[in-house]
Amino acid sequence: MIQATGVILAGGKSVRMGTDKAFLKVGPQGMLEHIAGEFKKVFAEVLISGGDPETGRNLGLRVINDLIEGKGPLCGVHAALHEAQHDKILVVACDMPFVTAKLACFMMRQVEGYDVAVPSHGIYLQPLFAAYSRSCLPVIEESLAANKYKIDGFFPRVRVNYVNMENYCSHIDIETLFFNINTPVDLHKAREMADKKITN
Ligand SMILES: Nc1nc2c(ncn2[C@@H]2O[C@H](COP(=O)(O)OP(=O)(O)OP(=O)(O)O)[C@@H](O)[C@H]2O)c(=O)[nH]1
Ligand SMILES: [Mg+2]
Repeated sequence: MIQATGVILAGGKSVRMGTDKAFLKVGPQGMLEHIAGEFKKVFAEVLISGGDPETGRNLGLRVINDLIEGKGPLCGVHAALHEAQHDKILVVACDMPFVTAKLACFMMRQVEGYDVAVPSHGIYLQPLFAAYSRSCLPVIEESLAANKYKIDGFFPRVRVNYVNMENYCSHIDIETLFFNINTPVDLHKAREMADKKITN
């Protein structure tokens, strides 16, 4: 077990999807349930940040509320850094159905000696599948106090390990690994990707 906290972000309004994304199925399980299962395998503690408290009860996980509500994922990270039993957390969005426990463990190793470890590939960063240390809290609080809610807005002010994923996996895998579902079209695409993965 990694002595760290896995945090599944499940707040927000799912406006683009029109229905709570956490419960949508890609494969046999709802996305939140699937990630919870992966994280329980490796993290000493798993929390759900935001969303329906009933969900957490059903999965046997604690649901924590945002301390600042309705302002997006950075507030989920903020609340999780407050509430986690451990100094380091791995944050994942509940709408990323293809992330794995193995990748989470890899990212936790990358945050040693840093405040943040974030996957990077090409021009992209994946701050919604990244490791954060409690040392980020004061800087995040300053951002929130200044009404700056962009998730990676505080990165220039802390020690960030930008982890080049092209060294870790192939280009195609990267696109699948970090695929996130925002719209009904994305959901359809993800289900096709999942079918392909099974038949491959
Ligand atoms: N704790 C917490 N999580 C959030 C919040 N807003 C979004 N999230 C989560 O952050 C992840 C990324 O969210 P998005 O896909 O950008 O947005 P969303 O709010 O779910 O959907 P839209 O309303 O369509 O933008 C998802 O796992 C959401 O559940 C928030 O205010 N608090
Ligand atoms: Mg999203």
